[in-house]
Amino acid sequence: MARKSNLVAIIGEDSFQKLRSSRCLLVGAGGIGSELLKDLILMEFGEIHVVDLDTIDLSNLNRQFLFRQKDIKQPKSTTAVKAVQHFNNSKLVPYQGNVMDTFTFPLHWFEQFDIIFNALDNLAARRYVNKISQFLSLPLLESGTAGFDGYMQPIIPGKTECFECTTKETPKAFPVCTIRSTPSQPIHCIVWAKNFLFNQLFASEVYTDEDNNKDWGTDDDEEIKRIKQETNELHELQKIIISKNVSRIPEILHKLFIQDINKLLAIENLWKTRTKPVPLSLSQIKGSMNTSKFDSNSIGTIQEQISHFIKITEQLMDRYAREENHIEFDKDDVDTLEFVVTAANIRSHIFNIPMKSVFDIKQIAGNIIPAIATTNAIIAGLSSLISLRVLNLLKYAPVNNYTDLNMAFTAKASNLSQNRYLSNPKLASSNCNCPVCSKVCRGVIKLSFDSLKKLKLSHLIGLIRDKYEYPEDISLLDASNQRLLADYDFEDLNDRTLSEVNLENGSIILFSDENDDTMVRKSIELYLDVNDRFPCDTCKLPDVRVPLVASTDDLSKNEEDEEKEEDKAVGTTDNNKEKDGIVILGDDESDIVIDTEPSNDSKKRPAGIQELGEPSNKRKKLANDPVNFDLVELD
Ligand SMILES: Nc1ncnc2c1ncn2[C@@H]1O[C@H](COP(=O)(O)OP(=O)(O)OP(=O)(O)O)[C@@H](O)[C@H]1O
Ligand SMILES: [Zn+2]
Repeated sequence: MARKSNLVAIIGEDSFQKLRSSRCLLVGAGGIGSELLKDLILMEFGEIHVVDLDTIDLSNLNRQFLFRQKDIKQPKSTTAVKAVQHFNNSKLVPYQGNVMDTFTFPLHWFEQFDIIFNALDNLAARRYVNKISQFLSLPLLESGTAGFDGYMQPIIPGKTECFECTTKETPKAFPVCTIRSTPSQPIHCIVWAKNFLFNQLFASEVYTDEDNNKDWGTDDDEEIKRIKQETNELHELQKIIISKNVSRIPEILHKLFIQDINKLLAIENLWKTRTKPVPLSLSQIKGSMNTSKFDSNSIGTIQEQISHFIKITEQLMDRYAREENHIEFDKDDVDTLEFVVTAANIRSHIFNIPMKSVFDIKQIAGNIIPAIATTNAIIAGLSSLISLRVLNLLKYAPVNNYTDLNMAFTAKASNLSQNRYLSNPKLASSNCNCPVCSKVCRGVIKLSFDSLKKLKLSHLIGLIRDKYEYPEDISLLDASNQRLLADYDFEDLNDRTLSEVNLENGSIILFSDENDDTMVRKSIELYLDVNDRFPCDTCKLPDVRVPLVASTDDLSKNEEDEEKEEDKAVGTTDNNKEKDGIVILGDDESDIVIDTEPSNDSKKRPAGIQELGEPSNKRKKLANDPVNFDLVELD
């Protein structure tokens, strides 16, 4: 039986035609994305748009079956599309780019889609697409895998929980003092070598003497003295790298592995219950200069580690100048990996910790969990199948209530039913404390570039106040950057234009009622969608109903919520730690997060009012519907 007749038999001719006229967005063309692309083509979606920012790497080939050896270094999106061109009956549109780039992918670009499939590998991009899906009321199929674990979650804005409704797993955390002063496991030395040493030598800004006059972030003289000393020492090490004078590399070894260790030994309290570290000796450093053997398959001796550290530093010194004084750690970049391996192993040796092989350190430093093709295939299959129900195309199983739909977990990820590989719990409704989908109502302001340049902040505030019937006392926050733009006693910026206060396409502003009485309105979060297709002087505010809080009960709940929010902001709960990468716990409450991706930490903004937002189900297709704009003419 042909593909089409199979599908028609299952979903019926009407639904099949709807599928043929549907347009979907696939974000990510990696492990899950390659599988999904094949599935969506076999389902005959009318149009499939594929976004991926990356190029193909050798390590992708074992599971990303659309790619071949000859495709290495080619963009994933275009290569994936080329690979399926011959058996495809859908219109395929590839884009190489970052889905979070508002210039390439402005909000109105997303409006053309009926559904989004996420096949991403990082929290920042997942959070971003989740937010877009909420702003546009676009269904999102979120998915991810790690080894045998995997999940698939349909997200229907306003109906079911969103990606941010549940706390994400906290990455591994280490106290700063363990990493800096008292390592006891190989991972502590690897984190030190990768996140402190490598970054400070090769990936941080070059320090200049002007830094002596800078604001050190504290008034405590002792603290400033200590930071200055560390900065100066780093300055000296960086100077050696910049000098390209390879004969000075032993000075780096001397500072890191003799001088600094002796300083630690001088703090006697540290060693009352711990084995003392043993610094390298000068003869160990000198004696290693002529040892050339280094076998990446075995651990070898400390002399071999030291000698290889010298050789690799030499190579990185040479690259540093050629690569504009900036080299990022990358597990697949042999020089950067071997620098981290040797530095970590020398430190391990000093602290009496077993050294590790290149292979082992690559796994740890690269946060590698082997990717399993079968898990990707299962999750992609489930994701594409459930899309039929999300789009309500199965007549024999109509969806009356979206919380009746299922998500899916595999293997360990489930924990729900011990003996099953797959678990399918029903979707939950939105978490009323979720800062993304519940605490505020949401809309999109459509603006021309002309208005962005001409419209004064006070004028915009007036428009918003009138449209949503806010009282006099309001506050306006640039939620993307956590900047206060206006409130009852801060009007300094009111005479500036929107572009003068650095609002731009993609900015998100939060408008709140400052009034503490019972008649408090819910806050409204507005996305600035700036588009040169709008006529000059256009500023269209969305038709969002901003509800009033019904009773004082709700208000007291809100106060509790706000307290919780504040707790989160100062780190008394785990929520503010959920980031990619490794979190290093500070000695006091101040956690240091390193190796993180930029995150849109929307959780720190002021709490809105507790009440479910109004989903705007009337999504307008911009290109087809230009006459529908409610234009506000400016002076
Ligand atoms: N912001 C983003 N915009 C567009 N594509 C993204 C973005 N962030 C991640 N991706 C893409 O999502 C895909 C995720 O796929 P996958 O999890 O298989 O990762 P990978 O990079 O292919 O493999 P691995 O990380 O295991 O080496 C990648 O192809 C990556 O380029
Ligand atoms: Zn949510």
